[in-house]
Amino acid sequence: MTATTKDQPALRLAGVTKSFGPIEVLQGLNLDISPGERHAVIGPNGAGKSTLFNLISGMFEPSAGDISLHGKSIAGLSPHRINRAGLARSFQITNIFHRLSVFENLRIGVLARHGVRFGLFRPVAKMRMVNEETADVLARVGLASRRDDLAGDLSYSEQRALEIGMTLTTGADVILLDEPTAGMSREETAQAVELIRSVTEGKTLLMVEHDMSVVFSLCDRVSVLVYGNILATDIPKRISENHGVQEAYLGEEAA
Ligand SMILES: Nc1ncnc2c1ncn2[C@@H]1O[C@H](COP(=O)(O)OP(=O)(O)OP(=O)(O)O)[C@@H](O)[C@H]1O
Repeated sequence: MTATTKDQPALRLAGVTKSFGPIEVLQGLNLDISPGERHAVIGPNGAGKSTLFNLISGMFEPSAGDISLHGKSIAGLSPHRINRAGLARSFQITNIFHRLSVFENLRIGVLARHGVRFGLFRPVAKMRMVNEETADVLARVGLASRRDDLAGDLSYSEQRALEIGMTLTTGADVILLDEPTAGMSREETAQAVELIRSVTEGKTLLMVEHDMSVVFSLCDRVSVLVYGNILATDIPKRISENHGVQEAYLGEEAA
């Protein structure tokens, strides 16, 4: 008998390899992330973090190995199908519609989730539900007071909050965040950490994050990616004490 999806890791990498021509950028990664876990991937520039996120979210296809979501293979599926399967990714590069309002940006995701087309006539009851769900996400990411402002007029950290909100509108339970606090002040970072903690409650989070204080305060476990290999996976405290990691990465960061 096969195990039920509840017993499966939320996300599993099994021998995931990616080559660009002769260069093997990811070299057979194995990693299980449990449902509800918050997991960080850290590593020096060029280690393969973006490539890994591109594989998981369907932008690239693995050269070998498998990626599964709740026990079902998603390797090689389109980003859209992976999203429908329950995984959403927020990008390092801002991915919002600057000339739409904050509310409209969020509503696009909710509409897409419910399969409502952008036609002239929409069922009233369905639109009410869409608007209520949108308002819920708006409040959860702390942007209720900015509801009708253009997304392009938001501050940088508010735009990042909006992007996180857009991942929530899809209803995904596995969220990928790419450097969510990059470019933020210390105060903005602290707010972003609290926001991420609250909106990912009960969900599975995989994030690329360079700021170790963010990793320490938010993540259950950390994987260190160096030259396309996972050097170590452990709780943040043990990662920071790991001599191999310090030499390969943390030492370099501190230098
Ligand atoms: N489309 C591509 N074609 C060829 N090589 C690529 C491609 N994408 C990435 N690479 C190479 O793969 C390696 C890993 O790159 P990747 O961007 O995944 O690293 P990273 O850990 O995200 O780095 P950074 O922190 O600088 O964003 C690099 O050597 C990069 O040059």
